[in-house]
Amino acid sequence: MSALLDISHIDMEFPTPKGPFTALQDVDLKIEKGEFVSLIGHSGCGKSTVLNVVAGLYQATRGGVILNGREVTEPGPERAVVFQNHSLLPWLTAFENVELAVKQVFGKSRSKAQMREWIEHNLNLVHMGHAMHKRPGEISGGMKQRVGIARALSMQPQVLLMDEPFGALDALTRAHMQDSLMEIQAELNNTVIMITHDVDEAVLLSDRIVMMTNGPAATIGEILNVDLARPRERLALADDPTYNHYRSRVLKFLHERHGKPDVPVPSAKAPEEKLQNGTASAASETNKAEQDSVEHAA
Ligand SMILES: Nc1ncnc2c1ncn2[C@@H]1O[C@H](COP(=O)(O)OP(=O)(O)OP(=O)(O)O)[C@@H](O)[C@H]1O
Repeated sequence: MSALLDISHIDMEFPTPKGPFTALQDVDLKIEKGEFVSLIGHSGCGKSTVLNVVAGLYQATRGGVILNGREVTEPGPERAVVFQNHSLLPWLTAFENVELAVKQVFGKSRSKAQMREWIEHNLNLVHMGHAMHKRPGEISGGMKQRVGIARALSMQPQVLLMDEPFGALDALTRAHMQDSLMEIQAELNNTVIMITHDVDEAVLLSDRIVMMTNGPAATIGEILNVDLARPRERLALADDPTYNHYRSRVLKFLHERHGKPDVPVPSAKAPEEKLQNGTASAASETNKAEQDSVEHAA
């Protein structure tokens, strides 16, 4: 069976005043329907570039992206994007922001009443039913991000693309959002690619973690299969050796194999503390990690 999404040997070169800059080289990744895949790597390595190529915002210099047997050449509603800074229209209510997307996708096939019901359903899914008639200026950052996710989900995309969706949120809100996303994922079985800098977030949410090497000419260094049963519960996982093995693998990759020497290394905290905060990014921890669940990129 062929993968739902085939990111096939993509190179990305940007023209710059000093000549072409090779951001990506031979990024090759197949994603199955219903998979949750995280992209992690140092700042500037090319994660957003990969996502933008899949979104159809950039055209790869070499290679290409096939979704459900069709080549991606431009943006489309079957690939909904959620950005770090919620991109809601400030003069529209939460309901109206979602309505825009719903009309774009279902305007011709569903009645007004069906669309209203669908918009409400998606806002309820992200626990925003109570504030659906508020404008972005009247709700918190976390609530705005929920509306952005509701808008993306309401398009019933084949792939949900998330570029650090929780990066701008405080630790507690971020943890709530991660839990909500896992609940939604359990219900809808979306195919998701999420960029994150947060190692705990990656392990908690993902089926696979794609670790990218530093640029220029960044590529996939390793892919970690996260074989933890779902539903996943953050506090229980804090003491789970398998969970800690996975997070050590990612930290090891970021710090030992592909870390930039000038990246400051945060002090190590206890895993539970990081989990409760929902915010452990690359820390200085290393561990005796086995190789079994790691695929090395060819
Ligand atoms: N339009 C562009 N023109 C020239 N260079 C670009 C362009 N877009 C990205 N780049 C370069 O490509 C590299 C990868 O950028 P990208 O934004 O994909 O990295 P990232 O891993 O998402 O970074 P971060 O984690 O900081 O968001 C960087 O060196 C960046 O400067």
